[in-house]
Amino acid sequence: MSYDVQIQLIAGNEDIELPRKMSELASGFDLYAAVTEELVLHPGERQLVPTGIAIAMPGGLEAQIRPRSGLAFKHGITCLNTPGTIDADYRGEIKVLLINLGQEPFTIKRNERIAQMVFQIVPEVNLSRVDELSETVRGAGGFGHTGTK
Ligand SMILES: O=c1ccn([C@H]2C[C@H](O)[C@@H](COP(=O)(O)OP(=O)(O)OP(=O)(O)O)O2)c(=O)[nH]1
Ligand SMILES: [Mg+2]
Repeated sequence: MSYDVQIQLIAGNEDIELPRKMSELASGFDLYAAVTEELVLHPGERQLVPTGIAIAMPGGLEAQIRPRSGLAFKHGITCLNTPGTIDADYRGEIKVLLINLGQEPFTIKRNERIAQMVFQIVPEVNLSRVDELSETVRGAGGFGHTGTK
């Protein structure tokens, strides 16, 4: 199944790379930082990083903003709200909420790849309120209820 998604480069960001899959079967389109020149993220600091793009996707899809494992592993840079949710009706600039969980300041330069965007199908769900829920073996057990082995 394929879907058409429109991308707009926000004015002033004509030099920003469009989101790109870095291999043929990659799940994610990498997103590029649209910071003015560079941005320094100090240890423990979080910042909303602009991407310079806005998108329009068909209803029934969402986009998830996920961290890049290389940045997380090498520098402790991750998305604070992972996965970030881009609603199908959102037309604003996509932003990436990065946090530095490492021990060193991390510098993000313009047009560096900072995160990835994965599209997902969102099923239509109708919620209905009831007084009793159907029974299951698990019941209310959770949070480690089944043990560790
Ligand atoms: O990492 C993210 C997460 C969200 N958004 C944008 C798109 C999304 O559609 C909108 C709202 O996101 P969300 O629903 O997660 O935030 P909220 O705190 O519930 O805000 P709102 O009340 O605007 O829905 O913000 C981003 O650009 N990046
Ligand atoms: Mg919301």
